[in-house]
Amino acid sequence: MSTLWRLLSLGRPQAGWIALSIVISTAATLANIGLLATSGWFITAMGLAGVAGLTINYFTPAALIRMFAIIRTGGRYADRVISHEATLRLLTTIRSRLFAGLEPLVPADTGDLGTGDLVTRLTKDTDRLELVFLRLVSPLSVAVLTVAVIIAVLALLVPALALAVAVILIAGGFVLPAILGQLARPAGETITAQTAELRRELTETFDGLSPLLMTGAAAARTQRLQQQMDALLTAEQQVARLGLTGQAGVALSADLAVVAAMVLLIPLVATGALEGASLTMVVLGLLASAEALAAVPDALTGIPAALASARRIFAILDRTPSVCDPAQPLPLPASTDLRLSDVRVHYPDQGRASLDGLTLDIPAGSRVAIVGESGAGKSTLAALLLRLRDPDSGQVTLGGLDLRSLTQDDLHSRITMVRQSPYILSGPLADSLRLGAPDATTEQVQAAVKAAGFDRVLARLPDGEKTMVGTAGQTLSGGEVRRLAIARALLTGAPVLLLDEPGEGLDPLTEQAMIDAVLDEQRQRTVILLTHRPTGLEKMDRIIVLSAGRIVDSGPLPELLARNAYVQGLFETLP
Ligand SMILES: Nc1ncnc2c1ncn2[C@@H]1O[C@H](COP(=O)(O)OP(=O)(O)OP(=O)(O)O)[C@@H](O)[C@H]1O
Repeated sequence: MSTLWRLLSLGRPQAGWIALSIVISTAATLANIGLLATSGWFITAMGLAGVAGLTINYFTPAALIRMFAIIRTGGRYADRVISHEATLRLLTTIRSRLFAGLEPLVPADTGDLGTGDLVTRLTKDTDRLELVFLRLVSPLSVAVLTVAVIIAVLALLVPALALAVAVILIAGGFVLPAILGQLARPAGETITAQTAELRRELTETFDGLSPLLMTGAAAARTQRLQQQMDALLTAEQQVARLGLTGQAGVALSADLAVVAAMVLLIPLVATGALEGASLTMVVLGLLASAEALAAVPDALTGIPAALASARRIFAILDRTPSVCDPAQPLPLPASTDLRLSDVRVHYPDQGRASLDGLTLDIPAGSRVAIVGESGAGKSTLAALLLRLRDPDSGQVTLGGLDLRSLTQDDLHSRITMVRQSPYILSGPLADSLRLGAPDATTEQVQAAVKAAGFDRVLARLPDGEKTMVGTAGQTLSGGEVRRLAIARALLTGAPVLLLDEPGEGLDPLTEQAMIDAVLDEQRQRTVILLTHRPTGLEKMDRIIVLSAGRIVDSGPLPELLARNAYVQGLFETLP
């Protein structure tokens, strides 16, 4: 199916609104033409009658003028209201489809797309699709219907004129803009690609502003951004120039239609075969027809950029999620024993498997630390436990049930993770705290906050839970953000808690205090600690040593300290 067809079928649920907008807009445009034409006829006829000393019936044309004026004004108002309604409904449909398509893809299947790129698809690209309906479908339909009515009316009056006007208006109003639309294709596609690229670069630049400034790379980055903006501007100017050329063509075609009318009708007026007032009526009507065609050039020159945006959106919708809920999910098991059986994960383009035939039991309530050098496979293991991805082979089970037989929502009510860089919403701190448990009672919040040692932080903040924090929690220190994330995880009530490098970036004392707070409080919970630091290992039932995706050793800390060089090394690096 072509991109345009597919796009149009996306708007099918709103077809009724779009059709209504087209009918009303056509009526308003025709009323405007009728108003000018009738006024022209009326004034000329009155003048001629005055000169000849005759009286004419002016009630009918006056009533017609009033009717056309009312239809024109009312029609334009109704058209705005209805086209906005249609547009907003369309946007809702398109954005909901995009969100629905995107959600199951995150995070396993969107790793190749940066945040900036995804945001562009959700905003700028979606807005351009809206323009397809607002700027292409509607104006083109109105122009076609209006020109058809003009030609039909002229055919009743003077068939030869109808033919000449048809050729002129179709050439100037549709053929020329279509050619210009083809010429605008490369620039239109550049606009879409360049907008996405620019947004991606800008997002990356803002995210990495400090290192860019500190390494002196900011100037080069600014220059690159400037070049991208210049390229975007050049492409936009090209499209605008083609659009303006099309508008000049439309105006010229209306003028040429007037010339054709003069050439063909003046002889008829001279011979008395046509009233002089009818000539004025036709000329003014044809001049007004330019309004119906005015939006066509912009529509056709803007379409390549919109189609390029549509292709970017369909590229998301066409992705098959590698992790999805089963058609018939099983109810959650009572037990929260976790087991990985012979699991293997091999990322594309990686020389070796990241997890290579790994088997591990994590009984409910146990405390297990998974240690290993960078790249050993700890985060991949966590991703499997949370079912952010599925193993290429092998099985992960919760209470004996394969995770693939449970819904992801159910699974995440049992297992939750505190990440290395927790996500903090921009807004009141309470929003971030209650993210996973919006209905938590004050007592529950207080208990979780206390257990995570976040109560002291809250007490220090002037507005407590109402304190505004930034997207990356900029107004909180690294340790405070980590405590907030732990409190949030505890608040969900999930019986399995995964801590991913909870002490990363913290001083050893803060790290120890934070891990102690969680472990001392959470007697019932399973705690899985992923780390390459020694803090907290002494409180773990078992330490699993991972290397190159395999378990190379496991046991209680004292045993490993006696025999495992990697674990010994962890403690030797202590200050
Ligand atoms: N999304 C991915 N795509 C491709 N390769 C990946 C991906 N995620 C991880 N890897 C690779 O898999 C291996 C294991 O990575 P993983 O992040 O699981 O290790 P880790 O022990 O958590 O490391 P760290 O302590 O540095 O976070 C590494 O070689 C890494 O490059």
